[in-house]
Amino acid sequence: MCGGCRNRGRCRLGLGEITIIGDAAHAPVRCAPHFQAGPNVAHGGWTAAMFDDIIGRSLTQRGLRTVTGNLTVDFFNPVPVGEAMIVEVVTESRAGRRWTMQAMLRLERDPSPLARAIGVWVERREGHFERHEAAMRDYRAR
Ligand SMILES: CCCCCCCCCC(=O)SCCNC(=O)CCNC(=O)[C@H](O)C(C)(C)COP(=O)(O)OP(=O)(O)OC[C@H]1O[C@@H](n2cnc3c(N)ncnc32)[C@H](O)[C@@H]1OP(=O)(O)O
Repeated sequence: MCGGCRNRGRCRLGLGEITIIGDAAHAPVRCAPHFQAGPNVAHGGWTAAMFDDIIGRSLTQRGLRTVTGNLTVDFFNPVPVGEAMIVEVVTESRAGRRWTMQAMLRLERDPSPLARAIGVWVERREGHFERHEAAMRDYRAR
């Protein structure tokens, strides 16, 4: 679970446990009603955040310490609110610290993709978050 939900013990995005199979992964997801945009349709930001979290956590579960470098989402069809869906993640390639990942969102019982994400995750250098904290301390002291 991400840092925002860990203490609550519940993923507010509605994302389930990730299963890793080799360099691929899948997870059950369900868009919560508070992320509705159009009638019974998920906000595009939910879909992007869901992909970001699932792909990032799938890498974490594989023992990799990464951050999202970039993320592009193609929206093929409206994403329903409250419906059981599946995200499937594959590793496209790796070059040095860069991991190119792709993921698909679909309904639980239908193989047609609703949305696709492609992006690059970069393995963090040691002290990544400490450097960020120090930079923010400097900024606030200005
Ligand atoms: C346990 C809980 C787990 C929860 C997971 C939740 C998932 C959520 C994931 C996120 O949302 S992370 C938050 C959003 N992302 C960020 O905050 C990242 C902000 N960016 C950075 O901190 C730095 O730009 C970054 C660490 C990505 C790179 O800085 P570095 O100084 O470490 O690396 P450098 O600039 O030397 O680049 C290393 C390689 O990555 C490549 N790279 C850097 N930035 C990139 C980028 N933005 N897109 C694609 N590639 C990138 C760069 O070209 C280079 O490739 P090569 O090695 O092939 O030359």
